[in-house]
Amino acid sequence: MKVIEVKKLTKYYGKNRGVENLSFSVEEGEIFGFIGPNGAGKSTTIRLLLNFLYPDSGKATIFGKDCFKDSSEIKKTIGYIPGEVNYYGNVRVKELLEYSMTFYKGSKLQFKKRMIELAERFSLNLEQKIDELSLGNKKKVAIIQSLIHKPKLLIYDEPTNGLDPLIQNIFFDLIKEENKDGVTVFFSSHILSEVQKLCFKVAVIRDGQIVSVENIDDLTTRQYKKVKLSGDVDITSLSGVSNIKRENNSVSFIYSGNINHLINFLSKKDVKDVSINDPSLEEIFMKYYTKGE
Ligand SMILES: Nc1ncnc2c1ncn2[C@@H]1O[C@H](COP(=O)(O)OP(=O)(O)OP(=O)(O)O)[C@@H](O)[C@H]1O
Repeated sequence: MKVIEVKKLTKYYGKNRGVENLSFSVEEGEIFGFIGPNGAGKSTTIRLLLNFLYPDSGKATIFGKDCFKDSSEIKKTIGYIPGEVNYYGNVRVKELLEYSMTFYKGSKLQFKKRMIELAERFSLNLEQKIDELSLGNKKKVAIIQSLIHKPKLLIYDEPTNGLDPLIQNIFFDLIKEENKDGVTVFFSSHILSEVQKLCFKVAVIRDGQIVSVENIDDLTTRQYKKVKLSGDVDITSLSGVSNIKRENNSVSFIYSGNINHLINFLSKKDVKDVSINDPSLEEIFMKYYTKGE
């Protein structure tokens, strides 16, 4: 079942392109990574999904419901963390979270229990005033707020910004637990290593359009290899090569293709040393971030 479905969505801000003819879908139970360079259209996509913006044309549905007509109904079943977290500051964390509970149907006792559990897990003091919180601690409030009502879909816009590595790990464990319980996750990020750690699938958006959708496992273990060679080896006639880097008497590159072809090619060359490893997502996707490629 498709949890999110976007078809030919276009949004211009005056003359500025937000997204253009954007299409993709997210299946139930996926942790779907959404990456792309600055200004690619990630936040615009999320704001459209949440009906904070109205599109010029195209369609978007969540759980089969229209994002622009049925948004209030949709919002009851999702959890959201915005890229920038801004709260009214003159209230305690507990008061803010208890207020946000009133938007959802369900047992308030259960919601409060979950609030206390999550606050303990993130070492967040519920009695503290919002104004007194650091950026990271405000982000923790947003994480708890997004999960308190047990939503079926999480939409996260760069959620780890401001979190220290320990808290990031706690957060990732939590997302994985939620996902095991059937929750679908739409995860926008700039940090490719975290997308690689967490997501099953990744879509790359560039200039307002999706340029690639891939399964992470296929990408990093099957389709691409990072090769480093020592010796005087001319690789110009080898196809499927990108990201070539030369250093002294060695060359490294990303190889995409049949591994037997690579081994066959190398067997005919004067190779002094070779290493073949799985590349990082960053190494694979760097081409989408580099202008002009
Ligand atoms: N309020 C606005 N007014 C005019 N143009 C805007 C506005 N918001 C976004 N844009 C433009 O829309 C395009 C997409 O922006 P968006 O914020 O969606 O990108 P993004 O992928 O989230 O970027 P980043 O990674 O920097 O957060 C950019 O060219 C941006 O300049």
